[in-house]
Amino acid sequence: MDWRTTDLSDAHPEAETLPMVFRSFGGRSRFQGRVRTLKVLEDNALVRRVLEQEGQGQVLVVDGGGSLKTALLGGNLARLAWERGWAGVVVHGAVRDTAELKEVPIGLLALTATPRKSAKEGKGEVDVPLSLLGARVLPGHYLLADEDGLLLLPAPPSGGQSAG
Ligand SMILES: O=C([O-])CC(=O)C(=O)O
Repeated sequence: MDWRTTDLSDAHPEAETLPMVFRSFGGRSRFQGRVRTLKVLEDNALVRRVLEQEGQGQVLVVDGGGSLKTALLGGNLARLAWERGWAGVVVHGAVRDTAELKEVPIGLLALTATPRKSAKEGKGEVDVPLSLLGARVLPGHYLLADEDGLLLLPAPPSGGQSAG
């Protein structure tokens, strides 16, 4: 994997970028994939519903409203994401089971960890445009994440797609 978000940002100054306000909880700190989105608040039934779907080459971006009150993902959902082939999950909110998350070899970014679980009512919106940290995050766009932040492009950068 020889790309860097810094180099890609220099090459694509028009790209949307998100600063690295996230902590990396997963086994991979560098990952990339086609974006799917979710907008939820302290309810993670939809997180499970989407992660149950085939995720090969995809990254789920969850706008949890920045709430740190409940965890939107834990060890079970992280393992489910890995089993379904997801490249990563970005949570603008909290996660839990951090000791388990680091054993899961995908990208798992979140603001922080908290022990409390989320509601399971299924409220929220799937595959809607998100506005996160000043960036537009659109379903179908392509996300690349590394230690410096996240970068979004309408399509995979040339040479970047095969790099896992
Ligand atoms: O099920 C949940 O609410 C989140 C969780 O703890 C897990 O994924 O293991």
